Amino acid sequence: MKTTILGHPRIGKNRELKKACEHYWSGKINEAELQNVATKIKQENWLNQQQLGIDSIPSNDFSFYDQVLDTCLTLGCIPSRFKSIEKNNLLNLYFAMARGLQNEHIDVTAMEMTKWFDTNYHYIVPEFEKDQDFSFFSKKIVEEYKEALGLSIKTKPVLIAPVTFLLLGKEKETGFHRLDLLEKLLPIYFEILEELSNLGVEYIQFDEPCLALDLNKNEQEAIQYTYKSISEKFPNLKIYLANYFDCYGNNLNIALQLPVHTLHLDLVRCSLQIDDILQSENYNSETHLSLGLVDGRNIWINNYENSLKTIEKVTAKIPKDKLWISTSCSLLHVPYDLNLEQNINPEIKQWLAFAQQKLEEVIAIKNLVSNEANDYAYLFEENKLANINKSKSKIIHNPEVKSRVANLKPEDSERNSPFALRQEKQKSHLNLPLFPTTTIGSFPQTKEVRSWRLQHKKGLLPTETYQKNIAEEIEASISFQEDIGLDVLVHGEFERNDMVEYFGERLNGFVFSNFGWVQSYGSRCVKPPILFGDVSRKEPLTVKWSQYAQSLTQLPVKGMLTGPVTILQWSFVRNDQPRATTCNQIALSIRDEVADLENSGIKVIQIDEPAIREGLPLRKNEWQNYLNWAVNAFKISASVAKDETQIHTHMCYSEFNDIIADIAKMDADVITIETSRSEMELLDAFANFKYPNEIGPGVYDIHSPRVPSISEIETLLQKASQVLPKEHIWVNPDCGLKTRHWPETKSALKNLVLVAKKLRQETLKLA
Ligand SMILES: CN1c2c(nc(N)[nH]c2=O)NC[C@@H]1CNc1ccc(C(=O)N[C@@H](CCC(=O)N[C@@H](CCC(=O)N[C@@H](CCC(=O)O)C(=O)O)C(=O)O)C(=O)O)cc1
Ligand SMILES: N[C@@H](CCS)C(=O)O
Ligand SMILES: [Zn+2]
Repeated sequence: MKTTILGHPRIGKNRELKKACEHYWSGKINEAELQNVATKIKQENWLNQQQLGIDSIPSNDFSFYDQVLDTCLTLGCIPSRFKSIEKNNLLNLYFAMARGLQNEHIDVTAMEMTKWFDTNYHYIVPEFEKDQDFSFFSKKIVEEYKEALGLSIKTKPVLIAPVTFLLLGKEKETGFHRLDLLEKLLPIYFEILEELSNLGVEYIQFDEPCLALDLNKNEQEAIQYTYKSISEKFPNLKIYLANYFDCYGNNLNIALQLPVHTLHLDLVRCSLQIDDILQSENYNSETHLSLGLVDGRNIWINNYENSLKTIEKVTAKIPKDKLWISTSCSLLHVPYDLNLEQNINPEIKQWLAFAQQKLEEVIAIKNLVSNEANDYAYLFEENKLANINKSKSKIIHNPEVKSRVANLKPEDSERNSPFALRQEKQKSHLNLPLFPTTTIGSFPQTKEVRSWRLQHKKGLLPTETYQKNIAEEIEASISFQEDIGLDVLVHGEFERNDMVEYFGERLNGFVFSNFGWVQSYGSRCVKPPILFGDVSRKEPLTVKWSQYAQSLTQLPVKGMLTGPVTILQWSFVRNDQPRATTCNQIALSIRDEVADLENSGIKVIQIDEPAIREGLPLRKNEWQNYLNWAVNAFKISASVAKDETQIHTHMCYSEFNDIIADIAKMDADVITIETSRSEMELLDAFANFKYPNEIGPGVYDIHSPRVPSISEIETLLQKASQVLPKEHIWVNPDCGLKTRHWPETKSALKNLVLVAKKLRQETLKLA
């Protein structure tokens, strides 16, 4: 029995890569210095795994920004707008593709970014043209293999597999399907494999998570064709095929017959598939199985008793030497090391495992199975005790919360009046112009703002000074918004570390790490709250700062809340009750906050739900059940509002086509969405559905430092006006502006307001 993992966190134990990348982008360090940081992280990861005794250690799981973008560079899949940068510097080309580039010589937009399956990780979307060419362009995979070899570690290179790579991308012109490109793409994979084989690579991990989706016949055939072609050309290369995040589902029989060395199973998300496999006549007894028993998506300790039972069941049919013990997916989605945490309640800490502990769990499971002398029995007992403690712990359960959820009634999820009536009342209550302008909530979280919070947290900045500083930021932001002529203002979220963490910190049922960072996109990280128990609100969460901001202006200031589904989705959630129940508990806390905001004079309240789409199960037959409880949880939070109070929601990085009916059921008065990177393509869903309520399609990409021109914004708004009723359109950026700096934010928002004013005038002239 061998051990492996599918990938390691790569941002650095202390987020060294994040800091180095940001310093490189701002010109504070050079490429060699950035490369040094990367080398150190990779080496630490490899050596740590080697020391722990992991048998097959992955390489090419490191990335400066994103593994799909890496694959684009590996395969020479570079959109033509970046070609002029290509020759100068590979790293700068790479970052330009990720972030866009604007200087006196060049102005190119970034590639699109979207959610990686059902995670809070974002990948860069490959762009394909009809006559797309590929080449073995970046040699990163080879270089990393050699780098590890230099440490005497023979790694298992990880590569996103051809079909998943194509399916993750997007056609940039009509007249072809991206899978048509497979014939052109495969020869490049052959070149890569040739070079790796020549270096003595034994195993290669092909990441093929599209196998967790409902694939059609064409897609399945593409998979069959791919592995047949590869195995014919490279009969001696051992392919470790990694599917994760769900079962193989309707792809199982195909997967079982693929000519691969190992099939990896995510036994956390799909524990039952092992039974199907053991009973299947399609299982080829030569195929090795990788048992993904250790959860790569959540931070609870493994249950060794259950894991050993599974292994026992498998070894009754399959010899041990054909088995791997592994993590369910890459450890990219969990923080580095629980040992860094000094402030977590020890009762809770004994239930937790971060990446380092998960590596130890993989080894422990192998030892428990393989060591006949039973030297590791103490690990088993320790683990059993911790799991028993957890199931019985008093700090988890609150009968009052449970009974409030149990007593929810259908009317608790409905506003008083239908939208048309509310819209009338809100019109006179708010008196907004045509094409009203707003922003999504956050303004730049400058170094100063973050350092005040840090100093305050460390006790080095008194609370009064911290609050005075925040109040001044709010004053400046309100006066800036008034000056440029925005219509619905925001306070700016300066007091918040993160839109989920901030709420979790103020609710019962959550606990926090200090160093539990997980990569969200590029250099941006989040520290997901750990939701371990019943959730309730101790006191108002946001009223003070919203009320303060409103006191500074006659214009409406939006109350700004994170919705229940998003808090659930972006936390590490307890696994001892259905997610729907946990979500309703959060929804009731947010509902109380809506009522308090309204009572304090706030007329517009935004309940952000950017994660609603990402929470969709990967398999379609489970969608409706999820959508029913998720939409209902949002409605529980929102529907306490009076008709006059305008409820906004916001979503970003989502495809809406297939869930538009359920988004409409949320019945928010206004929805703001991210649409600019896709050039308003995402708006089609709303237009085709004839979405009944108001919509703010994002008119500029907030993840790129470039300032959108007036004409760019105008073009996008013209596009929106062609498909939506003008009276329903709001003008806003794609998402919050916390990652931006003030100069570009100011220029961009000024342009945005100018365009809205221009469109208003033109519409009036026409009328
Ligand atoms: C909207 N998005 C979000 C997602 N998930 C969330 N949980 N939150 C989101 O906002 N998913 C989808 C998108 C992803 N987008 C983003 C956008 C921006 C960030 C981001 O800016 N992350 C920050 C960390 C934010 C934070 O928690 N800051 C804290 C701590 C600050 C810190 O790092 N302190 C340093 C010391 C700093 C110093 O100056 O010395 C330290 O502790 O070492 C705070 O502000 O208090 C990031 O920097 O990556 C994430 C996702
Ligand atoms: N209100 C949040 C939403 C982000 S999705 C923000 O503006 O940052
Ligand atoms: Zn957003």
